[in-house]
Amino acid sequence: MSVVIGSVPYLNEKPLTRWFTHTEEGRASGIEVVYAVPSQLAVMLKSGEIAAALVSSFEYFRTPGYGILPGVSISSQDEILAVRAFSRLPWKLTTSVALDTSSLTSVALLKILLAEQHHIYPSYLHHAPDLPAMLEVADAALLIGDKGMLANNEGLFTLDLGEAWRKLTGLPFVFAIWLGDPDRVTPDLIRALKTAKAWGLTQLDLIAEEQAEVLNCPKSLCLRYLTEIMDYDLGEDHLAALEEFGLRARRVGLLDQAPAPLHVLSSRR
Ligand SMILES: C=C(O[C@@H]1C=C(C(=O)O)C=C[C@H]1O)C(=O)O
Repeated sequence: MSVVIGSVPYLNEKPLTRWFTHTEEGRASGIEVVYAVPSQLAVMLKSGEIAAALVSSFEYFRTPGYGILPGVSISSQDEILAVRAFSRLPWKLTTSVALDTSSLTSVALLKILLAEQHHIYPSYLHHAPDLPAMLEVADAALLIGDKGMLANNEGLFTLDLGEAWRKLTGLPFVFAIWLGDPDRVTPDLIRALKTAKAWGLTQLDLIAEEQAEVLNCPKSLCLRYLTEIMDYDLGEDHLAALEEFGLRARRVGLLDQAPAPLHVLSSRR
């Protein structure tokens, strides 16, 4: 029987799941990947429709009981390029922000950054990711994924959330991790995801070429994003960053309880 897992429909995840469709071993793994925006993946994971998902890291703190699959993430060491907030006004004068309905993590991260770095508490509303439409109903807008990377920010004050987090904390930022019900995540699945990542990282040039065509953007931009911006690891500093994210989310009132300790699953069960 095949295992169904979910991932995001963005350029950044391509190196992590391409193995399942583009290699014989991957196709024979019995693992099928379905795609949905992060907020939708969180719903699918919670309902049990999928066994694991490469989903917003914030979901780990929001919904108790998940395990973190080791070794893989979507992170940045500094600038993230795709997760950006755009304001028509200087940040200190910004009073309303439209948030991309696809996102959970970056929504929380932006609220932390505006409170703790810019000391502003604007009103927030949720909106489909469409920059001009968002800026018609709010002073500022948050976008993630390919739309965030490709948005035209001419004349707008732009905040790169990865860069801002690095400035605030000195840490990398973990946007997405593989989460799953510990009872349904098998060592085989963990191993397959690590294999997929290792293989995917050998395909970056090809992925950049293909996706530049799909996204109608320069290949050099896709390649820079995949090779210089994206950090796919989940090491000690990433886990420390996740803990810090949970603590700050709690501090600014985004969590009802203290963040759960990180439960990283082992591939050796
Ligand atoms: C860096 C990114 O990470 C994403 C951001 C997420 C979020 O904000 O909830 C979730 C998954 C990742 O795809 C991005 O897609 O731009």
